[in-house]
Amino acid sequence: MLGEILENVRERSPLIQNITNYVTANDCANITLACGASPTMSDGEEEAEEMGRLCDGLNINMGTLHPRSVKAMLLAGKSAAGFGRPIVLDPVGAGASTYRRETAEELLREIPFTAIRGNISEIKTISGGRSSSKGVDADAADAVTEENLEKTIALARDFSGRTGAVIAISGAVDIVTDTKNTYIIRNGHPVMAKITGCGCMLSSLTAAYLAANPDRKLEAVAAAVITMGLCGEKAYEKMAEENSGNAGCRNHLIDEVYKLTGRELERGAKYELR
Ligand SMILES: Nc1ncnc2c1ncn2[C@@H]1O[C@H](COP(=O)(O)OP(=O)(O)O)[C@@H](O)[C@H]1O
Ligand SMILES: Cc1ncsc1CCOP(=O)(O)O
Ligand SMILES: [Mg+2]
Repeated sequence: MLGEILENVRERSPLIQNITNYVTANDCANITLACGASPTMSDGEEEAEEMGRLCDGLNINMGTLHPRSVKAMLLAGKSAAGFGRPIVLDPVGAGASTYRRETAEELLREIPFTAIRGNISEIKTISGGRSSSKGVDADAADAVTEENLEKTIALARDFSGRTGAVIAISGAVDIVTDTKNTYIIRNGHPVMAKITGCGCMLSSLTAAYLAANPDRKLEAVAAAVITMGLCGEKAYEKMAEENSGNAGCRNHLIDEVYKLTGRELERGAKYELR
């Protein structure tokens, strides 16, 4: 039951270490607290190994990459893997520069990720070596449509087979898959593409849900994606009621995660499981 996944996060309150970007770090910390987990946000290489051991789950986000943070990612990732912690990769803007693409390749070689969550352009780039994007956003030409849905699922499944990770492709339609089963999720609202950090926050949630549900990896990632989409829908309703803009919506989004119950998650989930 997907609701149980969220309830386990609240009950177990896992510690989630985020090596992330300076744009959305605060939102990632707040959404981690909102779902019931505990965040740390530190990117110093001096403490990366210890943090990898201390945490219950690790989230590696490439949003504002530099050589020092990459060192910390590698140290923390290897340490967390050694202690069996789930590790999430958010390959932000992987197709935007050679440095990002090569770093993603290095991280994938060195760290056994439990889940990889990105927008369609990012996942296409790191799964096929192709390089395109609109910076940190998905390229509109890559959008997942009803016409290319099957092909996109096949790409994600193949990538899951090669990495051993659950693959989550986010967007208007979200795909969450391992090599056997696939969730096609239709929660969410277009306004979410106007709030920087929706993807980053989703990756932090994903690490928290995995850490509290280590034996239910696919369901944990799907529940995190549904949480984000459903809370985005609820936040949009609040934003429309008060006639606010994207900043107000961002605050409502975090509040809605804080208030969400397992039962509401199940009632509001819009997905097909194959
Ligand atoms: N057009 C859309 N319709 C519904 N939900 C969306 C849309 N665009 C993004 N989302 C949601 O926003 C969140 C972040 O996804 P996305 O924008 O793809 O990530 P990123 O910010 O990393 O590019 C996900 O929960 C996704 O479902
Ligand atoms: C705008 C920006 N630039 C570097 S990281 C970042 C945030 C990206 O966040 P998200 O991928 O969640 O929209
Ligand atoms: Mg992103």
